[in-house]
Amino acid sequence: METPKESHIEEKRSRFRRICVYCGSAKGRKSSYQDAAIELGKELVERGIDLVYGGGSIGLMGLVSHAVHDGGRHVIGVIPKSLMPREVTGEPVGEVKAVSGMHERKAEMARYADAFIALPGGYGTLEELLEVITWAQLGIHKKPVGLLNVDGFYDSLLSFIDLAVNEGFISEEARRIIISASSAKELVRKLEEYESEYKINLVWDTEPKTLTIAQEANTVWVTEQEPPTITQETDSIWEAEVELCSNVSDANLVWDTESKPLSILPERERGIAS
Ligand SMILES: C/C(=C\CNc1ncnc2c1ncn2[C@@H]1O[C@H](COP(=O)(O)O)[C@@H](O)[C@H]1O)CO
Repeated sequence: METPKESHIEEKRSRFRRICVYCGSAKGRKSSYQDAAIELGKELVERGIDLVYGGGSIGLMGLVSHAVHDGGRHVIGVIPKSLMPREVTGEPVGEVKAVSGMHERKAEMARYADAFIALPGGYGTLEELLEVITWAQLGIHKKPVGLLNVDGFYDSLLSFIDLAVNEGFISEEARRIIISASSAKELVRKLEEYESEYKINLVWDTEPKTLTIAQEANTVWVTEQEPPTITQETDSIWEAEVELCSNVSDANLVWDTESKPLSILPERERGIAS
């Protein structure tokens, strides 16, 4: 028979494998911002969710990444080579992925994640947040986007967005992309329940590209004739050069390996059955 403790654990299991957190490279003036970063890290650990973030150990980025790493979950930091010197971003924890610049970094962070959360931050955080909201609006992804509105930090941004809705620049449907809450627990719970309203299934990348393959499921649909070659392998991720199909019936290859279970993460973005 199930004990109350077991049912509690069951309740906490997440639909997300990894969440991308955007947050300040500074700690902010109020201790509540720092507390919220640690609380979010602990909430991810409690739900068995790994972290992807901008790398480094400075500001709120350091607090959230240490909380997740110390709790025993996997942390991926995606850092442009120019920000890699320790004196710029501090000593990162977990796995570090070096990229060539800020554009590649944002694309990589988004690719690894199943959902996004923004803690308080500055220009960098706002830019990252608004980009994934825009990508959701365009149907590039269907992943939930959450705003951790610590102590009303984002109230004025949300008011401005509501103004843009009233003035006819943002649709009501697009406004609902943003999920906000004042605590990590409530926010993650809301993200778990989120269903994208967007029906657009545009295929944005037609060129073959490197895709992240996670050890989750055991079927991959690709246009290749042969199984893709693994180009890189880390503790948690394989990468391979493949061209995705937007439809299972277009696939030349259904790659089903028992010894190395694989699935391509962007499949959900492209409406490929899983
Ligand atoms: C150049 C200096 C600091 C930059 N350090 C950063 N290290 C890692 N990641 C960063 C850094 N600056 C911006 N980011 C990314 O943007 C977000 C934080 O930016 P914000 O402006 O502080 O909100 C964060 O999510 C990172 O992905 C020395 O001044």
